[in-house]
Amino acid sequence: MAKLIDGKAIAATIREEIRVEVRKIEASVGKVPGLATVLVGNRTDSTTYVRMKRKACEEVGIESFHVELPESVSEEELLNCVERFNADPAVHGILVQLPLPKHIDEERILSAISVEKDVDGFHPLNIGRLAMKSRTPRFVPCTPRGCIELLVRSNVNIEGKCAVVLGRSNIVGLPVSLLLLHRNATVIICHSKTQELPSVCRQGDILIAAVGRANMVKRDWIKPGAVVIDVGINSIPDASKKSGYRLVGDVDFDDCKDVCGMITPVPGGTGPMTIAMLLRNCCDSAKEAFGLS
Ligand SMILES: Nc1nc(=O)c2c([nH]1)NC[C@@H]1CN(c3ccc(C(=O)N[C@@H](CCC(=O)O)C(=O)O)cc3)C=[N+]21
Repeated sequence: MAKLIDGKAIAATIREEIRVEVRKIEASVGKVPGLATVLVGNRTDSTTYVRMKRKACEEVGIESFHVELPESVSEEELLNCVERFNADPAVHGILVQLPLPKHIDEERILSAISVEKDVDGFHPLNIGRLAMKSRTPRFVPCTPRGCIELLVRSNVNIEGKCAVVLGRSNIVGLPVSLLLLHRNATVIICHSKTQELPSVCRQGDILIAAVGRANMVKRDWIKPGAVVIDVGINSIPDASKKSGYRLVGDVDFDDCKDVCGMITPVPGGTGPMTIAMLLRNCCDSAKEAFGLS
């Protein structure tokens, strides 16, 4: 059986580090970091995630500001909401929960968030800075940063290793590939048009699965001893559960668990790390605003 990478425990450690830091910030400037969350519509998954983020803020002493807008909200109204938070000195991070309704131009909204408050790291300028390995980086997207943090805190050597990233999304696959590259991995990015997917994935000393397809990765896709980071959060029907569903990753955990060297579980792997990194980014943003960094 592979060693489990306990994302929940690692995230708890990081949250405790941040809690201590927030207290120090408050002691020195008399103010605390603030995070604004914007939820559009009433998707159950988005509602749950935003609730979890706000609760995590509360636990570490970050003040949270929350706005809920109806599914029918216009792009202009949503932009107004972002502008208000851009101008609010008590807000150091702005998170507009994705996905947004079809009639709204996501890139336009993400571009409107002040670069200094873009704690998701989704602003085109922040992505550009990340891509060019800028000497003045701002925010690194939370899930990719969490993946790297899991590897580092599990003493996984990245330099010189072959890292295979399954998926090329703007929020995970692409940025995590860049971060691995910056740490001198040899990076292979796979996607829906990749041929011979199983054998390409099997090249990876590190495999990051971020496609959003339940249990897609099977044991013959994995190099024996590889470190597997499962970013997928897929809910599948399960009649034995009270809720009627359960969460599984992109990796078929039971099929793969004894071929890999290390693996993250779902839930309890990358999900909690995403939230911990959001708090990290928000705290860093506040320190910058308070002149403490
Ligand atoms: N602007 C924006 N920023 C995001 O960071 C963002 C987003 N939009 N849209 C959706 C995705 C998804 N996401 C997750 C965060 C935490 C868990 C998490 O903590 N999951 C728990 C399980 C939670 C449960 O039980 O439902 C776990 O994996 O252990 C999952 C998914 C953030 N996202």
